[in-house]
Amino acid sequence: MNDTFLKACRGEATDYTPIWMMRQAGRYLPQYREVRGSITFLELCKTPELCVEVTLQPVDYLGVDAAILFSDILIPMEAMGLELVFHDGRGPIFPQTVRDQAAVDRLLVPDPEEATGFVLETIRLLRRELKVPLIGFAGAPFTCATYLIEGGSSKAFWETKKMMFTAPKLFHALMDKISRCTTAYLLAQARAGAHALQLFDSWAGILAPRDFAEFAFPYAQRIIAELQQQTELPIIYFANNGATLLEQAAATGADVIGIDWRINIGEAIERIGPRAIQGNIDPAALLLPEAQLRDRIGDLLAGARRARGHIFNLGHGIHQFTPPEQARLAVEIVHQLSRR
Ligand SMILES: Cc1c2[nH]c(c1CCC(=O)O)Cc1[nH]c(c(CCC(=O)O)c1C)Cc1[nH]c(c(CCC(=O)O)c1C)Cc1[nH]c(c(C)c1CCC(=O)O)C2
Repeated sequence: MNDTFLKACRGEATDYTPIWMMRQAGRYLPQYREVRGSITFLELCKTPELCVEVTLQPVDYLGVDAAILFSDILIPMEAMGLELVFHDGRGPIFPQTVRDQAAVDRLLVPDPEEATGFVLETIRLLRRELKVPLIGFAGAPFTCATYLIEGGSSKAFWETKKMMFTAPKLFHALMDKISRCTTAYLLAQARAGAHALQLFDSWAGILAPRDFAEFAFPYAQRIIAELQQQTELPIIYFANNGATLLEQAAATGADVIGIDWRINIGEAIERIGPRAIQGNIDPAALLLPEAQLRDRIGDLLAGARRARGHIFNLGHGIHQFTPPEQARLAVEIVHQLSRR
């Protein structure tokens, strides 16, 4: 087993800098589109054998140092009793939004094995095949809450902020319920065999620092603390667009802090202190010609020299129209340039 990724998460010395890419399984890969061709996204998510196949695709093709479970952050939200639909090209939709106390009360706190057994089965199957560590994941409560309140993706997050500012008790009740589900869900992934766990806070960056502190931070921190009490797995916390929130991200207690590309990694390292860091090349920079890509990766590796553990990654998910061979080239360059 290649444990370079796990060593970096723990801040131990490694022979080279490990790399994986957020959303590394997906539509930019023709082999993914082929599997996905005949079924819907949700059917794919609920068929463990196929989830195993698409989880392994980028590991085999790109040569990355970690696998990430193929699923979606909204799967455990559906398991709370909400209808979830994915329309091609339009993203996820929750037709029944959660905007009042009755809707919050109706949400279930399900047993992960009963409600999301297909996810745990995928992890068990993957454990037998993988030669690199497996990352399990969930959405952070704030990011999940935005989908339930807005009923899907959003630009202004008006309904979410309206609830925060006009019905804070209701908002906290929703966050509390999502958090309880998320802790149970991630613990189940740990028990099924995940080697590390990542919390994706994709929309944290829409909040003012003080609102993040009041409405989002306590829940991420609590989940991380509970996981650390009950498992030994490294926990990664990634707040997208979170340069203004770095100190708070570090205060969640996560073992690894993920950063997006809008901040220099050296500055981020200064601000989070002695803990591992993950990131942070602009996903679009994968389009650069080889010499410039090499240059940029070299700069990033140099900037991360003082990190107590660096896991190379993109600053957000890989874009759907990325040429796969460019992603593969980036992995090769990271391995080459960082080898000691
Ligand atoms: C916000 C969010 C979601 N899902 C996720 C996030 C957090 C990360 C981020 O900020 O990007 C996380 C996620 N979604 C998916 C994974 C799989 C594992 C991996 O990283 O390779 C992971 C880790 C598969 C997916 N999740 C989705 C796809 C595309 C579905 C398809 O095949 O049509 C995949 C491969 C769909 C999805 N799922 C979500 C949206 C908004 C969409 C539609 C937009 C899009 O199509 O990219 C919600």
